[in-house]
Amino acid sequence: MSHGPQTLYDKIWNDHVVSTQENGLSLIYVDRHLVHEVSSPQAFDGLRAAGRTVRRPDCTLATVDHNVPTAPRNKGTTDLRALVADPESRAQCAALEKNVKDFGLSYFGLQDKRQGIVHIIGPEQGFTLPGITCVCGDSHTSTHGAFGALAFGIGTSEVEHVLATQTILQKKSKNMRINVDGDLLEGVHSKDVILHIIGVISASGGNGCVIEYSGSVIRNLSMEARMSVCNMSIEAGARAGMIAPDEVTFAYLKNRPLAPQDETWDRAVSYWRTLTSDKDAAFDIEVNIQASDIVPSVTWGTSPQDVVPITGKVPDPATFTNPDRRKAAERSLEYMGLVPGTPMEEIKVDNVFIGSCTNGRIEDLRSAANIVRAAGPDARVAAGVRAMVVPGSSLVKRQAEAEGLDAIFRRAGFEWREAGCSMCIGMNDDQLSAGKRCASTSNRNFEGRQGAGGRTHLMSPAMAAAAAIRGSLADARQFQYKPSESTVELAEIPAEQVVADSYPSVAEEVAPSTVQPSATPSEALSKVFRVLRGIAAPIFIENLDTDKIIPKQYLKTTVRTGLASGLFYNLRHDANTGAALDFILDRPPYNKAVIIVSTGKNFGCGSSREHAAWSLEDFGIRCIIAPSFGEIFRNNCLQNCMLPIELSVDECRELARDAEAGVEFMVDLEREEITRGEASPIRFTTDPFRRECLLNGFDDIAATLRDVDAIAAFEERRTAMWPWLDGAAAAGEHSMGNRFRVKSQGKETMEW
Ligand SMILES: CC(C)[C@H](C(=O)O)[C@@H](O)C(=O)O
Ligand code: SF4
Repeated sequence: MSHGPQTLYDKIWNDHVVSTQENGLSLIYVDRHLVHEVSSPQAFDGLRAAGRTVRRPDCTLATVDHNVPTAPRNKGTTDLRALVADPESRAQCAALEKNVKDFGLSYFGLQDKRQGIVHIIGPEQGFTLPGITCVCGDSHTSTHGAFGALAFGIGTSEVEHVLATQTILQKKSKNMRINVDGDLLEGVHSKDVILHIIGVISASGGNGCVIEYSGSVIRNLSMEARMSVCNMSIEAGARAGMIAPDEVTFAYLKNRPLAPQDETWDRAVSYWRTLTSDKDAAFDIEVNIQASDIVPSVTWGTSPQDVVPITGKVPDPATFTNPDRRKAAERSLEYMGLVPGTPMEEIKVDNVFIGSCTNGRIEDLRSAANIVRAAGPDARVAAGVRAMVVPGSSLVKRQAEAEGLDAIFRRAGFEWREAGCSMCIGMNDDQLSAGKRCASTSNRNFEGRQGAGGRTHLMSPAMAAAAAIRGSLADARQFQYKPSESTVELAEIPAEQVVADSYPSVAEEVAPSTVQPSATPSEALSKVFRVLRGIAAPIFIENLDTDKIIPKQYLKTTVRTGLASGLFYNLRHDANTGAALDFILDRPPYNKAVIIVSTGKNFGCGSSREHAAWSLEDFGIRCIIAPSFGEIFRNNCLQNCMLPIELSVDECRELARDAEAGVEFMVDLEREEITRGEASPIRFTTDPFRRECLLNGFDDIAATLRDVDAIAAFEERRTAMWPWLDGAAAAGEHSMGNRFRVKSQGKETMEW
C-alpha cells in the first residue's frame, strides 16, 4: 500500500496492522508486552479458565514493582514471606511468580538485580526499541514512546487479550504535535517542560490523540529526560506520547543487553532512521511552545494541570472564568489546605519523595544529588521533614552507589531505599499520612494518591531536593545550580555482567507455556447491553481520575468482584475518621443508580486500573455519560459490558439537571437514544463494532484467535523485516533470544 506523507505515529501504526475491520477498528500486533503484579492476576486466571496459553512468551517481560517494600532487602532469601510482609501485597507478588512459572515468562523477581519499575527496566535492558508497539497494564507505558515507539497503557482484560493473541484491537487516534523550540533557561528541567505543557493544554488536552513531541528543546534532551516527558503524556489525557529516534536514542541503546548487536544493529539503525514524521505530514492539532516561557514549576492543586512557577502564588479560584474549573480549584485548595495568594515558596513540606517511573532514573538522582552538593557539606534535610530517595530500578541503585550518590543523600539525612513504585502510589509501606504535604517527583497529585488525605506537589528532582533542604517548596536555582555532568550510561556496567551476574529468576526453572487447556472457551459471554432503565446520579467533577473512583488499597485483589465497597471511597469517607460523607451514591434514590452523568470532561482519566470499571459495575452502574473519557477507562468499561456515552457539555448539563430531579432514564443502545420523562430524547453514537459486542455479548479473544492465520503471517513478515524483535522462543540467527539464553545449572533457560 502506498501512503502519502505520514507522521511517525502513522508509520508505526501502519507497520503493525494485522487486519482492519470494516467498522474502523484495527488489529494491531504487539511487539513488547510488559507485565506487573497489579494488573495481571485476573488476566492470567482468564487464560487458565479458557485453556489458553501465552502466544509470545519471548516478547513478554514481567517484574514486581508496585507492592514491593523499599526497605533494605534480605539478600540471602527468595522466600516471599521474608521479603513482603503485607499479606495482600505478598499474594499479588506470589500470584505473578506462579503465573510466570506456569506460562513460561521471563521475570525479574524481587531478588533479581534487574528488578524495578516496569517502565524503567524495559528501556534499561533494551527491551524497549524504536519502531515497536509496546503495551502494559499500566497507564505510564507512554514512557516508552521516548524511543520512537507506539506505547500505551491497557486494562487487565486487554492484558489477557495480548497474552493470548499478541495483538490488540485499536481505533486510530488523532495526530497531535507539540513543538518546544528555543533554549531552556538555566535550572529548567524536562519535568518543568512537561508540567508546563500540561498547564498549557490541560489534563484533557490530549484526549483522543497521540502526541509527538518535537522541536529543538526535545532534540537536545537526553533519553532519560525524554522518558520523563513521554511518561506524563497520560497526564495530558493523551493515548500515547512519542519522540522520533535519533543519535541520542541509538547511543543510549547500543550494547544494552536486549538491543540488536553487530550487523543486526546496523540494520536496525538504518530502519530506525526512517522513523520520523515526513515533512508534509498533516497533524490534526499542533501546539507551539517557546522554551523561554518555561520556568521551574510546581503544582498547587489536585490535577497535574494545576501548575504555577515556583516563584508564583497559589491562584485565586475567583479569577477562573470557567465555572467547572472554578469549582475544581475551590475543591483542590480545600483538599490541599492552601489559601489563595500564598507565595509557593512559603508552603512548608513534611515529606519529600524522589523516585517513580517519571523521575527515578540515574540522571534524576544525579540532578537531585547536585542540589544537595550545591547546598554545601553541612546541608541537611530540614528538621521535621522525612525525605526519601527511591531508585527506579535495582540497576539504577547500583549505578548511583557506584557514583557515590547514595553517600551524598545519606550524609544529608535522606533515606536511601530499594527500587520500586514506593510513595508514588503507596500500595506498599511508603505512605503519606493524612494532612501531610509532600514535595514529589512523581506524576500524579490526585486526592489521596500518595496516601488517604495526603497532599502532593509535583516537581523536578532538583526542586524536590531543594524542598528537602529548605523544608518548604523552594526554587532550586537558589542553590548555585550546576548542570549534571555528561550522562554516564548504565551500559558502563558491562552487559554480560548484568545478565550473568543476576540472581536466579523463576523463569529459569520452567519450559515455556506448560499450561494445559482446562476448558473449551465459550465464545458468547452471557452479558449483553440493550436497554437500561433506572436512576442516574449526577456528578460535577472535572478530570475525575480513576484513583478517585477506586483508591490504591483496593488494587491488591486478585479477583474482579466485590469492589463496590471501595467505589469512590475517599469521596464517601472522611480521611481521618472514616465517617460517611453523604456522597451522592449513598443518598436515595441515587444509592440505586445504574447511570452516572458527569458534567466534567475527562471522566476516568489517569491510571489504567480496571478495578475502576469493576467497582462501578459491582455497585450496579452500567452506563456513564460524560463530555469525554480517559481512553483506557473507556475501553475498560466496554470490556465489562458497560456503556460509556460521550455527549456535549451542554447535553451532559441538561441530563444532570434531570438526574438531580430524580427522573428515571432509559438508555436504548439499539436506537442510540436517551429518554427521560417528557423531555425530547438525546441521540448518541457508538462505535459500530463495540455496539455489536454490547448488544450480542462477545468474547473478543476468541474472535481474534479466529484470525490466527493473519497473526502468523504478520509474524513471518516481522521476522523477515525486524528479526531483532524475536526472542528466545523464535531463536533465529539475529534474534535477541539466541544471544541472551544463558546456561544455568547445566540447563539452557529462558533467562534474558
Ligand atoms: C496499578 C496500575 C494499574 C496503575 C496505572 O495504570 O497507572 C499505577 O501504576 C498508577 O500509577 O496508578
Ligand atoms: S506512576 Fe507510580 S505507581 Fe504507576 S508505574 Fe509509575 S511509579 Fe509505579
